[in-house]
Amino acid sequence: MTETLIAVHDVEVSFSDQHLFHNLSFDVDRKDFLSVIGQNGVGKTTLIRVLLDQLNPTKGYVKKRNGLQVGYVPQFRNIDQDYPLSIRDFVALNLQTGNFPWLSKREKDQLDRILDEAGLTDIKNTRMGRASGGQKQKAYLAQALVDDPDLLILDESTASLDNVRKYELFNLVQHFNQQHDLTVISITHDYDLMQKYSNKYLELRTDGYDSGLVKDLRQREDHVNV
Ligand SMILES: Nc1ncnc2c1ncn2[C@@H]1O[C@H](COP(=O)(O)OP(=O)(O)OP(=O)(O)O)[C@@H](O)[C@H]1O
Repeated sequence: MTETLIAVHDVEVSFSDQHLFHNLSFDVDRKDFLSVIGQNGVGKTTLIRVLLDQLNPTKGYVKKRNGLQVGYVPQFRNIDQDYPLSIRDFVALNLQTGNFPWLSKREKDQLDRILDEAGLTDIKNTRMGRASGGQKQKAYLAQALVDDPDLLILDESTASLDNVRKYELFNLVQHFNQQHDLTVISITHDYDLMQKYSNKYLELRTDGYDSGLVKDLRQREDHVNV
């Protein structure tokens, strides 16, 4: 049976005279890989803020499954090359929620497992500041996933990665989506990424939105190309 993690109902956000979304409604179900696309300034970041409860919609509402845990991978931001933490310690930042400043055996196992799955074991002692762009984004991904969230939000996470690193990162996200039932929302400008990895899309436009299955979108594209 489909388990809905997030249900967005008739949402609109207004900033003085600007109205975003026009009765936006969509569901995010467990194991979905949803791509949110749209031009600059159309409201992608605002939508994420609404989903993360940082902003109340002016109209409509968002219903989330109780206790939903969310991981977040930001846009690539370069880290100062003197940044002192190793990749391992950087990924572990999301684990230090207990009463002690050190990791429990269970947390260490969790950390080793995620480093391994993200292909970071061999470079876990490399300082983040010295890692390549692709390695840094993998470390952000591993950090977001180390405490096993239900939902991952990728916020233009491949911007500034070359094609090889971009697909490497998304193949990894796809691995967690398919093997660990991770639900994914990917904010992107990249039509190829959307077509290759997601099952659903939401296209935000200044005059409203369009949403549906990527499969259907492909059929429509084929139709247009004939
Ligand atoms: N706190 C705010 N107050 C007033 N206007 C805002 C606020 N936040 C966003 N906006 C406006 O809402 C619109 C949508 O902004 P948002 O950052 O969500 O777009 P975006 O699709 O994420 O753009 P980009 O792709 O450039 O990041 C913009 O016109 C922006 O100026």
